Amino acid sequence: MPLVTMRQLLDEASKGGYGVGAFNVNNLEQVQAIMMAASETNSPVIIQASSGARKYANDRFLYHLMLAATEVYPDIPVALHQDHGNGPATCKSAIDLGFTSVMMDGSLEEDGKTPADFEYNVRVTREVVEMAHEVGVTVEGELGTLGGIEDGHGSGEVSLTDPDQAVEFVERTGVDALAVAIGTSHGAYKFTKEPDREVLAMNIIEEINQKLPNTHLVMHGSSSVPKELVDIINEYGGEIRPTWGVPVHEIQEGIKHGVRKINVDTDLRLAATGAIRKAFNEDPGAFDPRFYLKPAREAMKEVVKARMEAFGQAGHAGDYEPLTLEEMAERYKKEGHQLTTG
Ligand SMILES: O=C(CO)COP(=O)(O)O
Ligand SMILES: O=C[C@H](O)COP(=O)(O)O
Ligand SMILES: [Zn+2]
Ligand SMILES: [Zn+2]
Repeated sequence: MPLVTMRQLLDEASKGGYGVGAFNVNNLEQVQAIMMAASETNSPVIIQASSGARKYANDRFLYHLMLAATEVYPDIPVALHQDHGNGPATCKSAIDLGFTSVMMDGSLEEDGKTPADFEYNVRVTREVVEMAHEVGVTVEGELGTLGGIEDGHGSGEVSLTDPDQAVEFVERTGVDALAVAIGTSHGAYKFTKEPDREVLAMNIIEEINQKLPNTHLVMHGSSSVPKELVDIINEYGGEIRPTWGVPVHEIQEGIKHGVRKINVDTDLRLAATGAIRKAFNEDPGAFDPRFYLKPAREAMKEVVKARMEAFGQAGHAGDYEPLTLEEMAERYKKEGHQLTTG
């Protein structure tokens, strides 16, 4: 099966009432781990590459790894997504390369750090929607900035997504999916204790979903940072401070309210690091990379499988035939940017 568009994958998730994990990759073992997990659970899946990943691996390597994934696992629908595109040029280069979905993150300026104003965000996101939908590619936008209420992450300014502004943003840009800021942040250090409703604003998701029932919502910074994985790292010489991530049951609550894409990167990093530390601890004389990359791949696969089961995507790989990019482009042309969600 060729790469599918994220729009179709998320429309199907919406019909089925489940969420789809979007896992970040930088190398072969991560792509393999995710595909093995998808195959073992019969799950459709989103694989995403950040600009940093594209630079690290050279994006042609990543793209061809993804094509290999579709050849080796012909029954698994896979969308290839640009994570946190920092400007229209980055999104365009991803589209030209063959990505079937892009995120234009106009919540931040092109430096990827400075919070941007609303009009800038609308302008760059709209530009990407025009160019992407023309060729059938899906677009995710972001409104509000990631970062904790607890720690004033990033610039120190906390800006959770305003539901009314989200309606205006979606109407003016035509995005397929919207990343919302509800108090999560990237990385391992999200919360200093189990998050309650004071720091994880799940109510915003419910409100946005009521106002925008046809827009797929995206949760970034959604690693759960399981204590078992942190403990393995620390047991074998690592130094990860006590920390909490986003509990899986909160994500499941989000899925009941329109969350269709759940971004997970850190949990795979933790799993791989723990497995590698453990392997070296058990045989300090080993030096064949396969000796430590194989358990790392296995540990990542287990985390991904657990998320696929929990998000509900497991079992849904065979539900539909993929639409081509041309067919999707045709739909946007006929129906306008805002497609109805089946
Ligand atoms: O949001 C993410 C990628 O865009 C990943 O979030 P985590 O750091 O919580 O895994
Ligand atoms: O956006 C955050 C993802 O975890 C990707 O991280 P990265 O930019 O270090 O590749
Ligand atoms: Zn962002
Ligand atoms: Zn993110």
